Amino acid sequence: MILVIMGVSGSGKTTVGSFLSEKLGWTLYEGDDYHPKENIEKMGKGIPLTDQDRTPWLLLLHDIIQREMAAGTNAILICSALKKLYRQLLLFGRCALHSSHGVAEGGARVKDGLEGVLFAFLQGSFQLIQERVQARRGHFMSPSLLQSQFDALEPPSSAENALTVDIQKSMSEITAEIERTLSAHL
Ligand SMILES: Nc1ncnc2c1ncn2[C@@H]1O[C@H](COP(=O)(O)OP(=O)(O)OP(=O)(O)O)[C@@H](O)[C@H]1O
Ligand SMILES: O=C(O)[C@H](O)[C@@H](O)[C@H](O)[C@H](O)CO
Repeated sequence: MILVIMGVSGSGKTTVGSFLSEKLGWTLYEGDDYHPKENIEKMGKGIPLTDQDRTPWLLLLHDIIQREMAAGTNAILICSALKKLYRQLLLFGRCALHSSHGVAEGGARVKDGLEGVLFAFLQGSFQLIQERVQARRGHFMSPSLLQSQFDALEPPSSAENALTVDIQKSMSEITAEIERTLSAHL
């Protein structure tokens, strides 16, 4: 099973992902670690990434998902995955760039999602997340980029095998909700 924790910058992906990885003993992949340095520099300067900037990065993350699924292991991937196209790139790789894409190796297609890959979307208001990122220290992402993250965001539909979690809840409620959904899928 692959759990992809998604949402805008500052929605709590790293906090939730680290907690669950520790608790469940699942390997954790931090998507930010796979950005080319040009992307990190851009974001640090407050310049939003474009589809072109994100595509090679998402394809790299797709390779990780494929590898983990082929090995049959459980893993957590932290990735903003803001647009539907990005989630399709994660699931189906380059095939997602063509209109009719097939099924990724080792997984059955469930409408727009893939059996074995659950998206957990951390949903919160601009105001709440802005407060959290402004209080956060030592992070490369410029808080000024938050509006562009919301502009790009396309919340996942249920056909994408996605769970939406309200980030006003406490960390223990959020992680318990994700765990319950995971157990139903395992
Ligand atoms: N449920 C929560 N309740 C209170 N504070 C939270 C909650 N979730 C996250 N935070 C705090 O909000 C801030 C942003 O969280 P975090 O860094 O995990 O977000 P992120 O989505 O990984 O961000 P980025 O994508 O920019 O790396 C952190 O300071 C974190 O401690
Ligand atoms: O798609 C994007 O714009 C990026 O992934 C950003 O979301 C950051 O990497 C991440 O949130 C770190 O702050």
